[in-house]
Amino acid sequence: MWGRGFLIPQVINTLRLTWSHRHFFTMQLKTKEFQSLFTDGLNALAEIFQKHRFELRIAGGAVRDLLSGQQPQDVDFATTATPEEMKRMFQAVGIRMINNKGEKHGTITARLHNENFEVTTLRVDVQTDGRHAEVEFTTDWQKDAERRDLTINSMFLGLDGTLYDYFQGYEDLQNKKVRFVGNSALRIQEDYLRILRYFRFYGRVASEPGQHDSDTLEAIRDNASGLAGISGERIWVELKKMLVGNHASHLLELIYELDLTQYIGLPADVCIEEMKQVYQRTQGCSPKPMTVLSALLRSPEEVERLDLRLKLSREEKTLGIFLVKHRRDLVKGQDEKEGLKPFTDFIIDSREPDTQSKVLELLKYQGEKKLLAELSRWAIPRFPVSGHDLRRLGITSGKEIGTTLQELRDVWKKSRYRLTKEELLSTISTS
Ligand SMILES: Nc1ccn([C@@H]2O[C@H](COP(=O)(O)OP(=O)(O)OP(=O)(O)O)[C@@H](O)[C@H]2O)c(=O)n1
Ligand SMILES: [Mg+2]
Repeated sequence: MWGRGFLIPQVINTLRLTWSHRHFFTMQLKTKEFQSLFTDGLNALAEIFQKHRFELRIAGGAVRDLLSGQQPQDVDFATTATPEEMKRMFQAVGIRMINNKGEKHGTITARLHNENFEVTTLRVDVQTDGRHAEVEFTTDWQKDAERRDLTINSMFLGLDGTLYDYFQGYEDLQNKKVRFVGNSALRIQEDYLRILRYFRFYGRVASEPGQHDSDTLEAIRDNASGLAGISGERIWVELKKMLVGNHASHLLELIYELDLTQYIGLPADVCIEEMKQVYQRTQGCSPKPMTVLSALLRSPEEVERLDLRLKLSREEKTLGIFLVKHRRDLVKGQDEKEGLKPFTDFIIDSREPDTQSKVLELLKYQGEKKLLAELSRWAIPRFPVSGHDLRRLGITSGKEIGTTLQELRDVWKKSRYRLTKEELLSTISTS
């Protein structure tokens, strides 16, 4: 297959005037994001590579983002220079290199004008065990593109704006198609995490659910068990991004249909309907990944089991347990005006600082958008009486202070947190 070099930004705008209006328009947008990458740091980096006659291009995800009119989060560079050659070049002009962990895989991180640049030597994966790869360096751009996961992630962008696209990645991006480079099964076997990357990028790129190539789904199903060897941390990172992306409910359903769940710690025989409803209700509320996922979990034990496989953070785990425990019993008040009261009472009673954020997730789960907005504006009132106040009134026994404080808290709660310190203390002297 021959590489196709597209000239983008300014060149296309001036030379290819036959392009459709839509095309023309999107190209202009890309120009802006592309141009904004040229900081002092990048200009200096480009000069060094040019001087030593090595090629330097933007690679992978950043090219995809730029072509979609988005500002890339991080920009990876690829080069024909080997790590040794890069080190020599950088050392010669006193450029600092940091964190040499990636060097074995060809990555050098150079610091120029207070910016870090990750530059990776073109490579082929000579041997993979489904997780890690042994690499060999090359100067062949197409070979490097070939070892990448998806066509939309396999492109390079020259610093003059030339697009190098060996596998119709740009066409796929425009048609919103997510496809593996070459043979799907082989790409998956090189790194089984790519199964979940496929889902994540489907959510990012596709406009409709359910537009998968049947051979892609077949390759995923056939290779599902390979996910068993992938660390929980890596799986959870991908899964989280998928859960808060587009089509998450469709993709979760697909994960069940393709029998992946046993390898990634999700319970079998779940209520897909509950998950679909929760997904619908949480649209537009920015739910946390765990909020969507907990719709598939029936009990705190299932959260614990998920944690064993995926290594959730403490916060994610406690949120999961909280939602599973309270999604049915902590519900809005009967009286229209008192709708929020059960939630605010719960937050004040719990006396833990992060309860409010958990209850906000619960309201998202329940689809209570109005109450969600109200609770987001609500600030926890501070209980105005302290043990010190009671001691000043002559109460000396610790036990009595404890019970009195609790009684006063109840009075305060009944007053809807309105009574002041003086008003509360006056209830003791008269009782
Ligand atoms: N399992 C993987 C991970 C990464 N890549 C390649 O390495 C690039 C960079 O990887 P990464 O930064 O993990 O993903 P991005 O595609 O950049 O996506 P994001 O925007 O989330 O960083 C990808 O575009 C892809 O070409 C791959 O082929 N297989
Ligand atoms: Mg990236």
